[in-house]
Amino acid sequence: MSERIVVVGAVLLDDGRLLAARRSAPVELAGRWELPGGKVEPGETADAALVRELREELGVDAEAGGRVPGEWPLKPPYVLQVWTARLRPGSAAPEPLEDHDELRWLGPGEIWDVDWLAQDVPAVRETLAHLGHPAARGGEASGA
Ligand SMILES: Nc1nc2c([nH]c(=O)n2[C@H]2C[C@H](O)[C@@H](COP(=O)(O)OP(=O)(O)OP(=O)(O)O)O2)c(=O)[nH]1
Repeated sequence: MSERIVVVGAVLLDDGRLLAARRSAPVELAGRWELPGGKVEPGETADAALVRELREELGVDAEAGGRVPGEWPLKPPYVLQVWTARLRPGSAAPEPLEDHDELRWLGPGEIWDVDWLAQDVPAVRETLAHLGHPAARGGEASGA
């Protein structure tokens, strides 16, 4: 039996724009875009991990919304789960403090403009479809 480690990714939406973060490390992932988040630690709940990671990585005061149904396999033993999140009133604006070197709020027509990590393409597409977001269609053929 192999252990599973959950990575939580946050869907932070602001007026229809999705926050994407460009990884700065490790070298094999640097330059690729992801949902901000990280690994759930032993004994930690997924929503608490999400809030902690967003504070550490982006310097924001966020709260978890709900988990998006589904799970996307990453390199074993990791699996990606996605949660909606929102900034609490008075939160600082997100900044790339740790693990990232750039952030972008992607409008509906821009979601597929960035080079997402491979597993994030289905995760983002299915998440946006679940949320009824206008950019849900796309991500397969890309480039268009
Ligand atoms: N955070 C995040 N990680 C992702 C996504 N997609 C994806 O393949 N990954 C991978 C990248 C990493 O190998 C792993 C998560 O590691 P991490 O470095 O973000 O987690 P962490 O902050 O807890 O890391 P650590 O330095 O404390 O070990 O999952 C995604 O959308 N968000």
